[in-house]
Amino acid sequence: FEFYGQENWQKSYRELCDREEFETRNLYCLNQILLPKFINRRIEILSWQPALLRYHGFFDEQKVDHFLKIINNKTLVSQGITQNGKTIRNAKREANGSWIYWKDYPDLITSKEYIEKYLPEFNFTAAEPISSLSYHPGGHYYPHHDYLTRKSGEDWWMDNMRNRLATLIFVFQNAESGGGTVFPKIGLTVRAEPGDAFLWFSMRGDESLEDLSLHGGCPVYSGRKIIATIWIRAVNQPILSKILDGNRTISADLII
Ligand SMILES: O=C(O)CCC(=O)C(=O)O
Ligand SMILES: [Fe+2]
Repeated sequence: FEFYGQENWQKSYRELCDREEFETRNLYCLNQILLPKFINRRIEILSWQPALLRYHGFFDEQKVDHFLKIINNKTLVSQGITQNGKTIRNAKREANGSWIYWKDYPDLITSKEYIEKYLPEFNFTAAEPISSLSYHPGGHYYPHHDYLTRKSGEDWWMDNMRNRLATLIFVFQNAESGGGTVFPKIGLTVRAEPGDAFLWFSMRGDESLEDLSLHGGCPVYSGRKIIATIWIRAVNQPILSKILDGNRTISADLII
């Protein structure tokens, strides 16, 4: 299988993507009922430290179909790099995507409220809009950190909401072959089912970069992968104030 940008992918990363034994760890699973709404959380802890959690059946079929309908009706644009106002093809990222703004989709309000109730550990007023992504065969996203290097004064988000604390990904459709999310420094690939979500942290307790959060979208070989990402910013997050020894990798016990 050949794809544009494949020369960037080292063999060890491709192996993590392609070999089934790296897919899951089943470290620890728990089932929680969150009151008062009786939300049933089926959590699989894929990595304890740094925390990497998969939520089985986060969205039901109806909500997944709703998101798929919205994404399929949107004009998705190539996620290249913009230079001098022109988007050029990026050998490290071959995907199409679009922002979904909650205000444009009043019907999504129940899903928005559901996310907030499902993950009460986070303050979602500090979350970016939804970023929807679609990968066709040959699509991929070379491993990177979601933590940004922009300086304050350069953008509104950095100045007001600080850097990205955590990434929450919803899976709406799986590729037939390929297309997991690889974490080379943790040594595993997440291949969650439609309706599942997974989450990890891009920063340590002192808001510095969590280097172990390196991750990428594995190349899609056949079929189409459709996911959505929500980046949660650091401002007013109760989790960060719970961490006493700041310069530490965030561990899963803070969010279960
Ligand atoms: O496609 C993936 O699995 C990962 C997407 C990603 O890393 C991102 O949206 O930042
Ligand atoms: Fe990412």
